[in-house]
Amino acid sequence: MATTPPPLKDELDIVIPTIRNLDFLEMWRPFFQPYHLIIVQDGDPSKNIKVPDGFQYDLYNRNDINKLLGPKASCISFKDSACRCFGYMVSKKKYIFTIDDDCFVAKNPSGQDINALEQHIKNLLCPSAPYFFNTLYDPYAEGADFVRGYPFSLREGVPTAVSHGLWLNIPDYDAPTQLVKPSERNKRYVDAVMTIPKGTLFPMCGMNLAFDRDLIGPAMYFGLMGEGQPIGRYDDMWAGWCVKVICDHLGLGVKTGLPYIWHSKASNPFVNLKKEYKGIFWQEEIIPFFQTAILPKECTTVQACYIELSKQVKEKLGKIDPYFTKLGDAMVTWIEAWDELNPGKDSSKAKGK
Ligand SMILES: O=c1ccn([C@@H]2O[C@H](COP(=O)(O)OP(=O)(O)O[C@H]3O[C@@H](CO)[C@H](O)[C@H]3O)[C@@H](O)[C@H]2O)c(=O)[nH]1
Ligand SMILES: [Mn+2]
Repeated sequence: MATTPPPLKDELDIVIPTIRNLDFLEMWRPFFQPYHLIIVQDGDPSKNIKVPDGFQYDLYNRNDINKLLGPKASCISFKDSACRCFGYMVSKKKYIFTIDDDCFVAKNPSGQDINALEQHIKNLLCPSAPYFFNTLYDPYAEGADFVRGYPFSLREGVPTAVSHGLWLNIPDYDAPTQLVKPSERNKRYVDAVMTIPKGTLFPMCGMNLAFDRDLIGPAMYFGLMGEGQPIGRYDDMWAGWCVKVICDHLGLGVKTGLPYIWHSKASNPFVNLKKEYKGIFWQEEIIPFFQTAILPKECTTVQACYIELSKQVKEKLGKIDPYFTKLGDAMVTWIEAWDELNPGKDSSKAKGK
């Protein structure tokens, strides 16, 4: 009897940033094996990363990144999980799922293994509803719908660009919170997927994240972090703020909630504090910048939006610290590199409302 192929089998890449052997894939094998992996090896390129047999993958280390991008490789972080965005750029697929190598299969309240990839695909393949909040959460989910009073003119929704998953066990807390609550574990399984309303930013975590590369890929730059940079662990946050402003402008949706993964390793809060320190006070100025950022209507593609945003970053955040001028330039380099590796693919002609 013919079995149905896994959804988006040939249209999705799984991107994993790593400094370790990838034994964690054994637990994901039933869900991940049919898909192509892009492994971005960070740190020492001479280290040999072991990938369990049976997976089809491409592995890129720092030498490969330098060879492929030449001087433009300067925009890809080194010694930080931010390097994962190279995998988004080099992929040829429509969809991306990215996961950390200390994230495992979680169980739902009925004790079943959660196929996180399947849920992300469901989230991405059905519309978002950013213009009016549906109090019964995802109206497109099985057994749910739009509630009374929800305007019918808005029920078609908009294309979904991002699916942001969550984590059981070790939550993605910042260092101060980790220090104050070292043994706090997330035991709460909330069975919900929500569209993040238009005009609202959110802290995007890169541990368990999927997105439509054609709709929003060029905005998924994880910034300049790690070695030689004054800040770390704001890679996914930076990308999330840029992505949400651009999704709002282009009429695209961002969802958060299911699926959950099991995050197993708490990174060192003291090391994290050092990495996050400047970000903790800079973000009090960065967030108002993104909350008030306006993109001209002429910006109809992600690339055009992103270049415009990079100009505003340099102009308005450059006065906080020269880092933001460097970051603004790196945002341009990223788009140049993206367009070089993905010629003739202007993202997001798709228009929402
Ligand atoms: O220099 C490095 C360090 C790590 N990696 C790989 O990146 C991920 C995450 O690493 P880890 O799980 O050790 O760190 P966390 O603090 O839990 O990471 C989460 O916090 C945020 C950091 O910005 C982000 O949301 C998560 O990544 C693993 O796959 C490591 O192998 C690396 O590539 N380079
Ligand atoms: Mn981790």
